[in-house]
Amino acid sequence: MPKTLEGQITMEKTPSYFVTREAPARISAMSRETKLIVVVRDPVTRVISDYTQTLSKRPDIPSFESLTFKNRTTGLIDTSWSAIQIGIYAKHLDNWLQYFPMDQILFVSGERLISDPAGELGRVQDFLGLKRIITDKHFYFNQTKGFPCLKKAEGSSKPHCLGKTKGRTHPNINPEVVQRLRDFYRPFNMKFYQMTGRFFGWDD
Ligand SMILES: Nc1ncnc2c1ncn2[C@@H]1O[C@H](COP(=O)(O)OS(=O)(=O)O)[C@@H](OP(=O)(O)O)[C@H]1O
Repeated sequence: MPKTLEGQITMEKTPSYFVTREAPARISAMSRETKLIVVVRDPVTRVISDYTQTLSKRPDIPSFESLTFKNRTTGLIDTSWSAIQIGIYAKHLDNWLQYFPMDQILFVSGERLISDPAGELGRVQDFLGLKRIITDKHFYFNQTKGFPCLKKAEGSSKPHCLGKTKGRTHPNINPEVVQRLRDFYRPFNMKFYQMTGRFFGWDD
């Protein structure tokens, strides 16, 4: 971790921490005051996004369907596939709650981060005890990218969108497979809404 001066906050981003069993104990041993921020999105879209990313690196991987099911006929989901595991947010959160109180953890909605980036970042700034410096006027919607982008990148006067690896087109997945995944995740999502006190709206 880099040294932090008075008035500065050190931030570190590692997506895999949230799903790593040993991470809460290790972070808590370093500092029990650490604030934790996790961006979560609909676990069904997440697993498709995860697959899309792997496919872009290794085009020869098996089909989405064959990775999803342990048994296609019975519809049994292969929970040993890490892409499926990661979306069981309630289970991972349980592990963090052994070491950190809920008020030290902020869950950011991945969907709202796209539809209302300033609103979601407002919550982040409040959580970190910062003045709301980042507001609506920092963003514009880029039609070509299909996502919000920054009007000015830090230290530059030019607009800035996230790179090509963020916001890839997902492959079409058989709607029956999507439905089966929805059914699989629903109870875990309900538990997660209850635990966080926030309704993320993934099960409409
Ligand atoms: N503003 C903006 N621009 C582009 N993309 C955006 C934005 N906000 C959120 N997203 C979503 O971020 C998803 C990629 O982030 P990841 O969590 O996969 O990143 S990381 O690789 O784990 O760091 C990426 O997922 P995919 O759409 O599946 O590529 C985006 O949907």
